[in-house]
Amino acid sequence: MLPLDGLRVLDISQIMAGPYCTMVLGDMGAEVIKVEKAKGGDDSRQMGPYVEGESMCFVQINRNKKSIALNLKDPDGREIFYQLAREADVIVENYRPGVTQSLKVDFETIRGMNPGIIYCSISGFGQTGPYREKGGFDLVAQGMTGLMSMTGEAGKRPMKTGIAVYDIGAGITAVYSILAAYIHRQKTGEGQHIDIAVAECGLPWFTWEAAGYFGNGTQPEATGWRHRVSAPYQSLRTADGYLMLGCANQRTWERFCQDVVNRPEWMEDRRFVTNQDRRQNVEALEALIEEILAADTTENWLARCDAAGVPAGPVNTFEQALQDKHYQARGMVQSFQHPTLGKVDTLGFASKFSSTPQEIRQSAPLFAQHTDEVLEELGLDASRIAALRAGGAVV
Ligand SMILES: CC(C)(COP(=O)(O)OP(=O)(O)OC[C@H]1O[C@@H](n2cnc3c(N)ncnc32)[C@H](O)[C@@H]1OP(=O)(O)O)[C@@H](O)C(=O)NCCC(=O)NCCSC(=O)C(=O)O
Repeated sequence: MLPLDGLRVLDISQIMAGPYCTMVLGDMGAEVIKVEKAKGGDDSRQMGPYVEGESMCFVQINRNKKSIALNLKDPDGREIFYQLAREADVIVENYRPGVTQSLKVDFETIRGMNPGIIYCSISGFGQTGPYREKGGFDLVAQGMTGLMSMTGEAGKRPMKTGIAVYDIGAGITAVYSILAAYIHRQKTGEGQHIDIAVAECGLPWFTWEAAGYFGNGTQPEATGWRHRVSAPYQSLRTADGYLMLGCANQRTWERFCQDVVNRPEWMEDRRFVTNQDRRQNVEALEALIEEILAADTTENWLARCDAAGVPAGPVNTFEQALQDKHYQARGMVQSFQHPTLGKVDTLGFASKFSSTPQEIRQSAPLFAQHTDEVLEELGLDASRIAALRAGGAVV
């Protein structure tokens, strides 16, 4: 039993933002049928690295889905889509605005045949507004929303983040929006269209930055390894690497002074009494702390921070993170059996349910792996499926 058992999702999304959303819905129990383009499938199937001809990018964000391939420009292919759409609770797409209309699978068309449909469109800039026609990729959004002006070091070349935060953010925004719309539909029977823009979904996350900007007009600059609001809340050099130190409130700062570095006098030092004092004098503070941290290894400083109840951590590589005993114990690396690749390792679930734990029930599919199965469930017999295939409506 999973929380979204019985929720039927029709997924005509591609690459990352939409597929991430439908994967999370699938992890929570939804039945996800991914409708791939008859020609080449999801664009991410063309993104390496490849192992035995399979795109690892595709494999990592399409577990818990079935794949069918339909040519939606073909009336027969579209008719199959309509049959699936009549039975679906949710449709997710992330084409440019206008594409679903030209394919005749847009919200208004589907609502005409299924009034309860929850139809989620993710696009670069949204369904309205002056930029609606523009295609959108994560990096465009990182530049446009100001994020790149805050990442990296002040005065240096603007930096992007290490992962596609806006694509994934759009996917997660889609997940919670779809679930809210589903609850609304359970109460009223009413479906709706959800419009999410990759270039917009991250703007509401700039909370501390809005605090400064709307509060007193402060323009949020890049702060590099330091924090905009708190200090010492940053990376610090040790004898053999770096320590992430999280003294983001007064108690943790005091514990750090007394129990980690044995400098209780810093608590009375006029430069460092309050968080604001410390933030204003962060360069001096950093120099003093790093002088002390240079005497020992990250591991030993971490042990002292842990013993004192001061939040701290290492600066890991991705491999070190995945091999960390804590993430291992929390199931953050999972695996599934792929039809041609065998055992595939993949990332775990970000939430743990006590009664209905998430699970991988289905491997990331091969291209069009489930076309026959899904069409048979719609009541089509083998000769009809063969005819559709011969006519190019399905693969
Ligand atoms: C990602 C895109 C820029 C890619 O743009 P394009 O390559 O120009 O594709 P479009 O979406 O505009 O159009 C898709 C075309 O495929 C056709 N199409 C789609 N599905 C089908 C099927 N099943 N059958 C037949 N034809 C199909 C559709 O009619 C369009 O063709 P024609 O009608 O003939 O034109 C855009 O899709 C987009 O802005 N998406 C929303 C934002 C988003 O998700 N971005 C994240 C991407 S990942 C990312 O940023 C990252 O990884 O980093």
